[in-house]
Amino acid sequence: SVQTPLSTLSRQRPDSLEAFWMPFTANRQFKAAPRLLVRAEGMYYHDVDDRPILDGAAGLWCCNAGHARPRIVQAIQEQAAQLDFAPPFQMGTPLPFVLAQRLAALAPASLNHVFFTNSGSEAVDSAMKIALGYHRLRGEGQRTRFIGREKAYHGVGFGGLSIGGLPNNRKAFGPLLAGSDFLRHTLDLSRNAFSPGLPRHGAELAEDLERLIALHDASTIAAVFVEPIAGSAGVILPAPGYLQRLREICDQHGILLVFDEVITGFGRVGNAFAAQRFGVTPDLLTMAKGLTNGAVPMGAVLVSDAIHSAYMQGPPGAIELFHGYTYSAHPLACAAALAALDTYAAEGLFDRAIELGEYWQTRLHSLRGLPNVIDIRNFGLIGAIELAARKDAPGSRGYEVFERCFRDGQLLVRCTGDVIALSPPLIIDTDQIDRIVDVLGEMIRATG
Ligand SMILES: Cc1ncc(COP(=O)(O)O)c(CNc2cccc(C(=O)O)c2)c1O
Repeated sequence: SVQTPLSTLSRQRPDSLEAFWMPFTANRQFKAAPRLLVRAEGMYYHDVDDRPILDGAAGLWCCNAGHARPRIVQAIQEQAAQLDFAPPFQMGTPLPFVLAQRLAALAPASLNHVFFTNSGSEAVDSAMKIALGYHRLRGEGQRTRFIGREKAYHGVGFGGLSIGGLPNNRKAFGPLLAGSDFLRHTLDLSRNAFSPGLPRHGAELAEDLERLIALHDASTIAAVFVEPIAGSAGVILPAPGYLQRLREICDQHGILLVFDEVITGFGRVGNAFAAQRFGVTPDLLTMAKGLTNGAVPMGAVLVSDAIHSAYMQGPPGAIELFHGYTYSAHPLACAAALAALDTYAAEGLFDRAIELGEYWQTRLHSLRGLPNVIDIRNFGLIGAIELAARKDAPGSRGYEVFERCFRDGQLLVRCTGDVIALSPPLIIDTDQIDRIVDVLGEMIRATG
């Protein structure tokens, strides 16, 4: 039978929604009233009815340069036609070497080596394994414990779940990795509600790490994983000095510090990485999303010279790390990533979160006083409006505002529980910031 062309299939409602099991979605509710996006350009999606939808979420925190950016589109087209796939084990292609150099040049000084993966979850699991192997190589193989944080999100691999702090993501999946322990999260509405930018209070929460070291002994601890800003849990920010203190304590005890920058990387808070914005350098840094502007799946781990050189020992013919994925350093992903970095550089997008940060902050905080708004948080071009939960239906108010924004406001935002999270593409202008705030205000009022 003559197949319907892709250009048709990709623009119309599918015949059946049954077979696709959608990720992190209320499948039955969605399939009863589907929201289908069929094309995107710049700051806008277009849904299946060709309605323009302002993208207040950069897709899913990942399209930092906006959509259908010419350099990236062209790079993917050319690469697909030239070299679709090549084996990355014991064989090479030029692009990942070029890309790794570019990333090392963008990264904090000591992070000069890049391990490629296909997602943030794989980057986290890879970083965990690299950390364990590092200690083993140095004769401290008993350091097998990871320290995560309450409300943390490190993806959905068994490794990342084991150091994540979101109960819904964990409770159905058994014991996970043994031994993980957790810092308290740093969200504190009683002391920090409506703080513009970083919260004033909470740096002392870094001392939790000393308590965990006193309990477990440093000799059992491999690494501490934190998101400089916890996005998925509803945008939780560090008080000034908190990250610096974690760095100090890790240094005192030979514990690796890992920044999970899947969300904060590539200009989201200004600079290439939050590590630079906050002036704290981790030993490992995980990334994904903005790495390719969301155009092709890719993740990566930035690795310090010290960790990398600990592996580069032993017989010269030996495989130093028995870990990797079929699509590690995939040609299409590398092409997209190089074009994304070119786009970020050509348009100065790593400065935008700082240039627009004040305006963003002022406009967001103008929503204070609306019904059920109990906190507003912001840093760089990240924002969060926390709504009071309905006593009998936590999360329902947030979902309703999200749904109204899309259906009535033609605005895409993220809702995580009763928090409306915002992370627009860095190409946003002040009129579009106004539009986001105006639509949000209208829909929050309408939701009650
Ligand atoms: C800090 C962090 N670490 C790891 C991951 C996992 O990445 P992958 O999804 O590529 O495996 C993430 C992903 N972050 C993420 C993914 C999906 C939804 C949301 C949300 O906030 O609604 C956030 C993340 O934010």
